[in-house]
Amino acid sequence: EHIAPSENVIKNKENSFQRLRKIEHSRIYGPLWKSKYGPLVVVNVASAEFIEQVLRQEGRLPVRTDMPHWRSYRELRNQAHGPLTEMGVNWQRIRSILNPRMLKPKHVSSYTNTINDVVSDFIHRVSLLRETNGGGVMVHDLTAELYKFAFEGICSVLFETRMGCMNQVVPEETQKFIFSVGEMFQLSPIIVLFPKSVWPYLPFWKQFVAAWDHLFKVAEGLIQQKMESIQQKVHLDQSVEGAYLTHLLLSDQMTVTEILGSITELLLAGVDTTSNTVSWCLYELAKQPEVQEQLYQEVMSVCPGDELPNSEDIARMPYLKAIVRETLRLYPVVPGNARVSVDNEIVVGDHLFPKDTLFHLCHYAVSYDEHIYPDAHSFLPQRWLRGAPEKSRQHPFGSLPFGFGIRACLGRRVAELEMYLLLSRLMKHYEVRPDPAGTAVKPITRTLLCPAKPIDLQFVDRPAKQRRAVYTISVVPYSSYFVKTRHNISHINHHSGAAVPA
Ligand code: HEM
Repeated sequence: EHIAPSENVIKNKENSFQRLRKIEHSRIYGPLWKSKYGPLVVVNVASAEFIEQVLRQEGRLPVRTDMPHWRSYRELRNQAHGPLTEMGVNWQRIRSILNPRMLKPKHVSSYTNTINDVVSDFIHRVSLLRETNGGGVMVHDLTAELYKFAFEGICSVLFETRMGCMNQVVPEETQKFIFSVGEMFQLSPIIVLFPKSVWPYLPFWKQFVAAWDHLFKVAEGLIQQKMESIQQKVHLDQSVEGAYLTHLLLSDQMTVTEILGSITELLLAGVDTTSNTVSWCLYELAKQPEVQEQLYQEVMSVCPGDELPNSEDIARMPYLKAIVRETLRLYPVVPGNARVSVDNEIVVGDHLFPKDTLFHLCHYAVSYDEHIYPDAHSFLPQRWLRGAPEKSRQHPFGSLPFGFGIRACLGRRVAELEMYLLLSRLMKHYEVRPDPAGTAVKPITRTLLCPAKPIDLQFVDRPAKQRRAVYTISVVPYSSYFVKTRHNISHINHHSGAAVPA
């Protein structure tokens, strides 16, 4: 046994399908306990201090887990690993190639127009769905619709190609891709329960392989299409310009097989995450009309009329960012994350863990720690506003929705841009209300944190005349910030909430 015996560290057989029980477990066992999951021995870490300790001791080449099932597929099919599954110096090399155009603000903001086009299609889609299937007001299973938005959004950034996901009839390949991602995520935790030697004999291993085959096939088709269009342009002596994939293909830093490995993983990582987060955000906004009204006021003050927001406008929407941040605290789409101590022993509290210990960082449990987030079960975006008293008390490792350090999320900036552009536009067009006949929707873990049942919401048109410049914000507690509109600068008084045009 790896673990140093201690009173705090209790052996516990645990079913990881019930990861949401981590809160319960941390209450019973304290912030550090050991559990067994199939062949894996896991050290669970459920306090902000201990999570910080683990993450600060990781080496130059952090490893999340060795992901044996995901890696085995690639070995079976001779495919390359992408940033999610690669390890060691090759992981570092891949990240150094992929990072700049995913994380540098100037590159990310260049995707604004592309994403705004996708947002426009989503707005139309909402109105169509309401008319055709929602009695003029309801959108059923919002997450499924947002999934198509997120898939279209990430494809438009990576491939500069529109997939037609928001057309009335979704292309068959796309629909199958969506299905395959779901299947792969659902089968993953079952497969790792078994030792690797028996995988080839498991019926769901075959399904798992078939799901991955399809994911790679779709990505390959898209890459092939782009290569052909580049070749055609070169042939015609036309200049070749483009964003993400074009840049990768032209830069010669990766082979086409490596590009395929990475693009497949980017598609996979970038769809369920963003769509689930936006679903939860709209679900909460529908429950909280005052928060929604404040957000509407902020959006309209920065970006009045029918103007489309751009990344500079978004920079002037602190309340929008606080709302998304609070959504990610209450519903961390990656509820638990892993780390393996490959380089060194790791000290946590008064325990020394040897090399190769597998840590499970219980982010979901810590996000609900009342000491860090008072009234932790309530949706309170103001706790993220600059100047809020709660903010100064917050532990920086209390909520880490995008992870931490050099292995943190590669798509964070793109995901944020997508979410901000979508939410701000939706607010301009619609008031979102709960389904009057609906009941509470709870989160469930299917590798990612998903709604346990469909989220149905009403989308009520904002009268066109209402979409005018607004210079008042009713109450934005604790925030004394400046809202620079395109035409004006308003100082928002944080006591009265009134905005005073400068
Ligand atoms: C709301 C949206 C998203 C959330 C909450 C999220 C969250 C995360 C988290 C928690 C990790 C693990 C970080 C760690 O181990 O420290 C991660 C990794 C990753 N994410 Fe995201 N993600 C989101 C969207 C995206 C998007 C849109 C993309 C693709 C463009 C993406 C690509 C990746 C990749 C490739 C990794 C693996 C990075 C590595 O291991 O080097 N994510 N994400």
